[in-house]
Amino acid sequence: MIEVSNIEKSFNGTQVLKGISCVFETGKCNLLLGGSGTGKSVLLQCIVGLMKPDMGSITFDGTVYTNSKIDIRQEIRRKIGMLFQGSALFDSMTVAQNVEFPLQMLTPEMSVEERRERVEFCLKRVGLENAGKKMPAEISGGMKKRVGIARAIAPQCTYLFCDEPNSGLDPLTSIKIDELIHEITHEYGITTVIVTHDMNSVIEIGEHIIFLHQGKKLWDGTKDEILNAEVPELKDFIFSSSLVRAAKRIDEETEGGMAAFAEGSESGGGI
Ligand SMILES: Nc1ncnc2c1ncn2[C@@H]1O[C@H](COP(=O)(O)OP(=O)(O)OP(=O)(O)O)[C@@H](O)[C@H]1O
Repeated sequence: MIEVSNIEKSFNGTQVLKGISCVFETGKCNLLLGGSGTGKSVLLQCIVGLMKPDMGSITFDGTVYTNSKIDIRQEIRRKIGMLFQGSALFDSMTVAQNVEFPLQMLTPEMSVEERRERVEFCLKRVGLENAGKKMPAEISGGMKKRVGIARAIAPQCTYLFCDEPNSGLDPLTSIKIDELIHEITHEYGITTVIVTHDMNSVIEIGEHIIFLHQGKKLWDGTKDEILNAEVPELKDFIFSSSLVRAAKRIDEETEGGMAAFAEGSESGGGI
């Protein structure tokens, strides 16, 4: 479990995180949801240590991360896997070399053979067992996300952070990536945090949702609870989605659209 307590962050006198406290639950897909500029990415960067908060504390499974000694921070950092927006693969490396990279950095004690086996395992897990020799330029956006996921889990992470994993993907590919992240979260019992403004992801994998608005946490709950949330800013956000508006219209006409929303949707096809 990751506990965030009273995090504040300002840039040039403008406060973008205004005392955020929340919990990211273990073995679940935790969604950081909100509109553009609400502070989701800044909060994510504070949590993973890429940015220093001005105030507040962050605890990973009981160990305080903020302002801890460097060796404690490094130990936690080794357990963090990160899927960056746009995948952030190294263009000059093959797919397999990209996945191997964090192993070389974080687990130098592994032998070449162990690293090769781990890379093969991770690529197979994300459905890319035959793509190891390809270059990033030769694969699709959805495949790049899969490589990014394989790279994030390669060092056996305990915490997985995904910054807008669906950005730039078509709806079907987005669903497949959401499903993969959900499966991996449950399979390995890791704590996953996903930054998103995508209501489709809420429908698919929103086990625990934290809604941010103008640098504050206004609500948290499950996808089943979100439709009944009595928070005007959250309602505005949800019903700005054309998908949810359509489900609401069907619901009013047939008494069933919103139930389908809460249950999630069936998906198919490949990437
Ligand atoms: N390094 C920085 N320096 C100055 N301002 C920043 C910096 N990083 C973020 N901000 C500002 O902080 C605010 C929140 O940005 P953030 O990227 O966290 O929003 P977001 O909720 O992730 O939005 P989006 O969904 O559009 O990515 C914005 O006003 C942004 O301009």
